[in-house]
Amino acid sequence: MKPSREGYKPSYPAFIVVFTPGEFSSSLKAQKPFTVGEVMAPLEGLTKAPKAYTSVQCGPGPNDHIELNSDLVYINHSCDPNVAFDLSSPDSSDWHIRALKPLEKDTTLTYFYPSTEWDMDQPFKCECKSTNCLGNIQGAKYLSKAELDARIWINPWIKQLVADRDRKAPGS
Ligand SMILES: C[S@@+](CC[C@H](N)C(=O)[O-])C[C@H]1O[C@@H](n2cnc3c(N)ncnc32)[C@H](O)[C@@H]1O
Repeated sequence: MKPSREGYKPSYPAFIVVFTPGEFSSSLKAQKPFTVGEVMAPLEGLTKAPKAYTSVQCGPGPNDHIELNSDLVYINHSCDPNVAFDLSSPDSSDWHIRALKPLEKDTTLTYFYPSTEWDMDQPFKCECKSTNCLGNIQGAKYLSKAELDARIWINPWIKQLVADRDRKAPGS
């Protein structure tokens, strides 16, 4: 579920949704600056949910998906992201988003979807326009270890799933 434009009330004072015509064209902007490594927001109000284009994977299993139930669902993917979704702690109250770069006010927030997602419900042709854009984004399952290692932050279950895949089918 996504917060809608009608009666919109920001979930976090530090962020604002930019509603844009088109089903998947909206985005989330910072309302204040952040420093590198700063925790920008805790992930609160999460619910377990089936995999969907709005869900975030939180572990290696088929049922390890949560809905954010907040404006954070509007953070788009970039192959050169400025935000990390860190769900690495065994204690879910420590899960958070963190700045990967210095962020000015009004910066559009992005994260690298394969840093959480193994095999995505809704693949798409990436429009991030970064120099290291990977093209089709379908999840980490479809990327090489080198492509994942080139990113600043990847959650531990994705690293483990890649290691398991490459051990079973070396060189493929
Ligand atoms: C959770 S939504 C993110 C918010 C979305 N932009 C919206 O307005 O609902 C994920 C979807 O946004 C779109 N999206 C996110 N990042 C994108 C990107 N870099 N290039 C193209 N589409 C993107 C895709 O349709 C994707 O399935």
